[in-house]
Amino acid sequence: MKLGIATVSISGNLGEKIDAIARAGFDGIEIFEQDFIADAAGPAEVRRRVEDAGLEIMLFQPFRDFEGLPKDLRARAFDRAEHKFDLMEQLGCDLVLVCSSVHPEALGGIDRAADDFAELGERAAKRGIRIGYEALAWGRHVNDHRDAWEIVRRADHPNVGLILDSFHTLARKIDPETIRRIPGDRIFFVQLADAPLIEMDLLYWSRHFRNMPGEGDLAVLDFMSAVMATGYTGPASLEIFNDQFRGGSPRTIAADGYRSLVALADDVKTRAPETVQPLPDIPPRAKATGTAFIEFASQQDEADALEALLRSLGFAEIGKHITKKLTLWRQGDIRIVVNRETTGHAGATWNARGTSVCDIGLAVTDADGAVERARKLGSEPFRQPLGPGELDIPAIRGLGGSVLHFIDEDSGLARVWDVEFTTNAAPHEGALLHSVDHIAQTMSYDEMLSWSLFYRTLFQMDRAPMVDVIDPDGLVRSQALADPEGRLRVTLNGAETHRTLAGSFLEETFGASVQHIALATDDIFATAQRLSGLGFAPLEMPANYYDDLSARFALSDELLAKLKAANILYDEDAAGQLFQLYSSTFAGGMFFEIVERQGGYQGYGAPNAPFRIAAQKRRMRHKAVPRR
Ligand SMILES: O=C(O)c1ccc(O)c(O)c1
Ligand SMILES: [Mg+2]
Repeated sequence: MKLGIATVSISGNLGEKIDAIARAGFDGIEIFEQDFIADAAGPAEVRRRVEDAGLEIMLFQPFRDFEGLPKDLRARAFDRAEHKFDLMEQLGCDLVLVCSSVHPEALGGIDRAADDFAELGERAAKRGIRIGYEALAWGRHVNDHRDAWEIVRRADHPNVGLILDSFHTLARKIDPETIRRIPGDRIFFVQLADAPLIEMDLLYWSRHFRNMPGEGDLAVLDFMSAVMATGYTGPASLEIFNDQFRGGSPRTIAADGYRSLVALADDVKTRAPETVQPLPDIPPRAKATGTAFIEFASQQDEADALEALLRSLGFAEIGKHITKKLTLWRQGDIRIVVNRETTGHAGATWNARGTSVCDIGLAVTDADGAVERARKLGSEPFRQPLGPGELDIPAIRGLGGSVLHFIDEDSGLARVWDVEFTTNAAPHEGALLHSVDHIAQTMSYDEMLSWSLFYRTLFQMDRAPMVDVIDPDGLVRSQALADPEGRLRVTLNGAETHRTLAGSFLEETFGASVQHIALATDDIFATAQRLSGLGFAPLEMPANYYDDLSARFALSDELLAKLKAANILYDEDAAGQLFQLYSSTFAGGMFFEIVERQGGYQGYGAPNAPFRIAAQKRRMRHKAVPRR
């Protein structure tokens, strides 16, 4: 299946759009008329540019307010069409999208519209052009693909076909299964867009809030599965009107679009393997079984301070790398690597961002499959020259300069610790922390969709509803992603201003992404006791917080006193309880969290976040970060 995207979906001028679209891997574009008119290059020049980029012009759009017009207006509409046919010839494009009329003088009537299209088809045929008719959700008389199809059917001309757009069908809650009764060869083109479910005017929703399939809440997979069941063999093309994307980076948006389309095509294939059209052959979504390691890039005093903090959290340095300046810290199943190399990826990360997480290792069931899938979705494989004795662990570049390694049992890569590290000491119980509960990434609000698409197209992960976190200096939006068994959990925090704790972290670290790491214990009170013996200084929570807890929850006085004494935060949901304990911030606003989940609690303590953030900000203002 050929993959396309409308130029309207990407920011920049036409040249920048074409460049970004080609780089992302698409086969072709829909030229949005405005993008062409605004450009200085004439049609022949644009055609050459598109061809030089290795793309084709799949569609010219939109041609508006054509059908159902009374006499004079009707004649003028045909003249306008001929004018566009001339242009299309020069562009080398043979398919035009006619969207259903919103003209105040347009008359209804299926047969009237069908007659108009039969005549337009006749004129188009003389020029080797095909006409595709699309029902806009807000069309004056035609706003349902079933009516558009009836018009196309009655026009009964080989050069007149239907164009389907997932937004118009799904936004009006029209059952996409109705598409299955349309013959595939009468569908000339398919446009895809998702959107978040928000109650608003259809036109406004469509022009400002569309997003990539998988980023929103519409049943785009049901829609596309129905399309493919018709035997449709044309392209799948994104048409995304989105305010944020218009202002975003052309390359990022194009890459997100490509990722989303490939993942959608793969999902269609998984659901209906008998589909006629060849769909991409890619490994299934990776199954993550946990976090294998977290690697920090750091140097000198900052690295010493980080290691002191790790020690105060109960970690032991259990090994050193055989050739590189890496120390391995361990507690339970948690492995943290401190990388003091001045070259390579860690060195570059340190130079750009200071102490920060430069690499995350994920345990997966099939490491090579995970890399292959990521590559097919447009990610770059990551490689560094291997030193003597080092294993080639499959890795990819994530977003924003991050690196993800994949480790699996089958390929023996889980042995990397024995092979590449000398052992100094046996792991010990430390503070009873046993695994990584979740990784919290901070980003600007505009980047949240990219990250959630990245994770959800690569791994089996579901989204929790977006929550608003109130920072004293602004709002941070938080979106949690987790695999069905809760073995890989990531929270994405989108900052809108640099004055929030999340925003100032981005500013201080020049866009690092991991801001905090949550470590799990099965007995937070025992952990707190051990931590206090290790000199760990927990974030202090105010008495107001505990007063309020006693009002919100039916807690015994004894439990409340224990929580307060240890600065432990508490939350409940229908399934269970959550206990949290925080470190103070270090290195530009990073921190550790300790959590105990009881009885299947699924959240992340969002109700506590405003109080935790306020406490962290108080501490940052009044105390220097303790370094030992
Ligand atoms: O918003 C519009 O006008 C518009 C134009 C062309 C399309 O294909 C579409 O889906 C919407
Ligand atoms: Mg459309």
